[in-house]
Amino acid sequence: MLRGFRRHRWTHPAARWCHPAIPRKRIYLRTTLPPPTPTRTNFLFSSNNVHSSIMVKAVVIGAAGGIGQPLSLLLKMSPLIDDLALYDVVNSKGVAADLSHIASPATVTGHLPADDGLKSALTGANIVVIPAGVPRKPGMTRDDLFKINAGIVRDLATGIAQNCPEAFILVISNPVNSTVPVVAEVLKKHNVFKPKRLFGVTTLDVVRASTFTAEVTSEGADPREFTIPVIGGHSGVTIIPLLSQSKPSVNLSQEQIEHLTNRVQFGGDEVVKAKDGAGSATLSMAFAGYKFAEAVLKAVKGESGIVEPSYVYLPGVPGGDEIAQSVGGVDFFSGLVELGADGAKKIRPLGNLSDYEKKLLDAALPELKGNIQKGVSFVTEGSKL
Ligand SMILES: NC(=O)c1ccc[n+]([C@@H]2O[C@H](COP(=O)([O-])OP(=O)(O)OC[C@H]3O[C@@H](n4cnc5c(N)ncnc54)[C@H](O)[C@@H]3O)[C@@H](O)[C@H]2O)c1
Ligand SMILES: O=C(O)C[C@H](O)C(=O)O
Repeated sequence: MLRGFRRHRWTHPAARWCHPAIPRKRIYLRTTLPPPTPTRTNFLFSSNNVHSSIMVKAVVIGAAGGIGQPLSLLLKMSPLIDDLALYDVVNSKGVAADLSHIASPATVTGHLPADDGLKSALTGANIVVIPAGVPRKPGMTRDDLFKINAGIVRDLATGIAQNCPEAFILVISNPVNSTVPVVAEVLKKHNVFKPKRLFGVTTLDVVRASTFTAEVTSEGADPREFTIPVIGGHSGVTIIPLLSQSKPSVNLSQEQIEHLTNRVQFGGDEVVKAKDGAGSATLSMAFAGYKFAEAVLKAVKGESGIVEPSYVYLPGVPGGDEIAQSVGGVDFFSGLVELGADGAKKIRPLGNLSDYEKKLLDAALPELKGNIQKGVSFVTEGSKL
């Protein structure tokens, strides 16, 4: 039975981060039904309804692409999102029309470059997820994508700086090790850089680590039961799974550890090869991208204790200086990030690494430093490509 109506209100202090320009026309029905009980804490679409009065506008840029479409579907189904704006240089209106028929509360709008579509999509955004740009083909490294994707990401970051500088920004476009520094430098240029709100999405590595570990440990194990930190960056040897810190702990031979590490580091290549020229991981990435966006939004809405690995700007996140010191002074690094109402609340120390993991870290740092420098100079010295 319906007992009343409520509109979302601007009463809770945590609602300040929401942009008042979002149209708020819809009326929400309050029913006597209790919220569904999630079966696991990391189950997608679960919400403990803490601070659920906060309105959220989410934007997907590159929404018509291989990742963009399934990611937009997951966001449309999420109880954490009220407005979903889809931007792409092609077909975003079609994807929006299609998704808008789904019986879930979020409104969906499609935006193209014509008619200032980037501005209309971004205005009032609280969270912007960016899977725009070209994917790899067999034989390519992620770094080979820099030539095209750095310029795309730079222009999109400019749009964000101008239209929604307070938004949480989740960068999926590769090479993540360099595109995140590109975004940071653009935001710095516009004096709107908020390091706690900028994330390189490395969740697919985390998802792979638990999936592959479950496969080798015991038959029928549920991958969701494994939490394995993956640190460093998001390409080949810069991806460092910390199997020694697996929860629950796993008893692996050195041969198994090396096999698993290699599979997590080069899991992307597995998919690129299997797709044989038709792109890279899209569906697993949409899952991972949603998982991370959901974690950010749950933390913003008041849920505590949420920790996810993510690639962040160390000097701007509490705990980052300590990590930077222990990893030779890099500015960007993926570590275990505690999420809060303002984004990255803290980055946790790396903890005890095994001798093998220390070697992985040593091998990762030169490449990571080069990738970061490439992204920074692309903006500070101008594109010389
Ligand atoms: N971070 C990760 O773990 C991860 C995982 C998988 C893929 N990726 C990366 O994500 C990116 C997208 O992959 P995909 O498979 O979805 O590619 P895709 O080609 O299927 O989709 C990309 C979309 O971006 C759009 N686009 C291009 N330029 C744009 C612009 N200026 N503004 C808005 N949209 C624009 C395209 O029109 C296309 O719809 C690639 O760079 C890929 O390497 C990252
Ligand atoms: O491998 C790629 O190019 C895409 C992505 O980064 C992945 O890890 O699957």
